[in-house]
Amino acid sequence: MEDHINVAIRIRPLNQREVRNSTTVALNQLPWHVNRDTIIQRQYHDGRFSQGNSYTFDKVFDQKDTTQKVYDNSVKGIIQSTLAGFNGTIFAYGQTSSGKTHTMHGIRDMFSKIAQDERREYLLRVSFLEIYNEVLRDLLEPSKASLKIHENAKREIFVGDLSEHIVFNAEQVEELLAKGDRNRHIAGTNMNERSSRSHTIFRIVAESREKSEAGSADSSSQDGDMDVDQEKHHQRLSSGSLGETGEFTGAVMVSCLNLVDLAGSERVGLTGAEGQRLKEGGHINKSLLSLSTVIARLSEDGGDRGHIPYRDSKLTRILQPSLGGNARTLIICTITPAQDYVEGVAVDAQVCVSRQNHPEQARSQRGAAWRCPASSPQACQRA
Ligand SMILES: Nc1ncnc2c1ncn2[C@@H]1O[C@H](COP(=O)(O)OP(=O)(O)OP(=O)(O)O)[C@@H](O)[C@H]1O
Repeated sequence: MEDHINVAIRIRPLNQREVRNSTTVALNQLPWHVNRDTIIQRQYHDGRFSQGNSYTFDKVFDQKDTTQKVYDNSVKGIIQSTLAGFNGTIFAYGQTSSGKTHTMHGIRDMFSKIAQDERREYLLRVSFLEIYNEVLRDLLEPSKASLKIHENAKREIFVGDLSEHIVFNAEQVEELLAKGDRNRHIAGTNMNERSSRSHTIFRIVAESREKSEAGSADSSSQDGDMDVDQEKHHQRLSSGSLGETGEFTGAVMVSCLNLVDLAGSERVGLTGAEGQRLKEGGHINKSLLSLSTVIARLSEDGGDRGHIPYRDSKLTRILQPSLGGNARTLIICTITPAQDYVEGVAVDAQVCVSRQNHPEQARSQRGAAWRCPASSPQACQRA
C-alpha cells in the first residue's frame, strides 16, 4: 500500500424497500453504472438515459462483490501495514442505510483473526468509543460519565478515561465488539430499521516485537489466569531488545488502527425523523459537514490551506491525527444504487474524489508514514 489516502466505493444491492419504492428505478435502469474503478451517473430525462458525471476511485466494488473481496482488495494492505508498525485509519462514510455498518462489521470480524503472525508476537489493546449528539461515551464501560478530549504538552490528542482492554485472541476481540455494539445508540428510521445514531471509533493499539524462542514457548496460555498472562506478556514485550535466553529479538513497535463507523448523513424528508431522531440527525449532519469541510480543506492546492477547523466537532477533533497526521487512511464510501439517493451520492463522491485526487498534497500535509519506535500511551494520538 502506498502512503497516501485511498478511497474505495462500495455499492450495495437494492433492498426490498427500494425495489418496492416507486421512485426507485427498475433494476436494469439504475442511476449509476460501473466501469472498472469508475462510477458513471446515468441521468433520466424525457424518458431517456444519458451519461452524467463520472468519478474514478482507487477501487469500486459493485453489488455482487462480497465483504471478503472488499477486505482482500482494499483493507488487508492497510491492516497489514498497521501490524508492521504503521498507523492506519479505515472509515466508512456515506448516506444513511448505504451499508457502512454492514461493511465495517465484516472488516472487524476479519481483522480479529489476522493478528496471528508466526514471526512476531503482539500485545493488542482495544477501545471502543461512541460520539452521540456530540457526547463521548465509552462503549465498553457505558456507565462512565461522558468523556473529554485532552491535548497534552506534546500536542498528543487523547480521550481521557477511555478504557483499554488487552486481548489475546479473536474471540476476545469479538466479545468486546459485541458488547460495544449492544451499547451503541441505534434506532429505526424510514430508511433503516437499525440506523446507527452515533459515530463509533474502534481502536486497536498493537505493540509487537519479533518472537523469541522463549516467547513462542510460553506464549499466552489463553485458558489461564488472564491477569497473570497479561502481566507476563507485557513484561516480555517491554523487556527491550534481549529475549529471556539472551538472543536479539528486535525493538518493540507500537501502532494503531482506527475503524471508524460513521452515522449516515440523512435527509429528513426520507428518514421521516422527528423529535429525538431529528435532534440526532441534526448532530450527525453537522459533524459530517465538519468532516467534509476538513477533508475539502486538506485537499486544497498548495500549502496555503489556512485554518483547518478540526475543533468544529468532536469527530474531527479525535480524528485529527488520522486525517492530518501521519496515519494511512482508507475511506470506504458506501452507496446505494437507489434513485432516491442520487443527489447525496453525488455529493459524497465529490468529497471523496476531491480527497483522492490530491495525494501529493495529502502526503505533504501528512508527512511520511512513520513507525512508532516505542510504547507510549498516547503514541497513536500524535498529530
Ligand atoms: N453489501 C451489502 N449486501 C447485503 N446487504 C447489505 C449490504 N450493505 C448493507 N446491507 C443491508 O442494508 C441495511 C442497511 O445497512 P447498514 O445498517 O449497514 O447501513 P448504514 O449505512 O450503516 O446505515 P445508518 O447510517 O443508518 O446506520 C442492513 O439491513 C444491511 O444488512
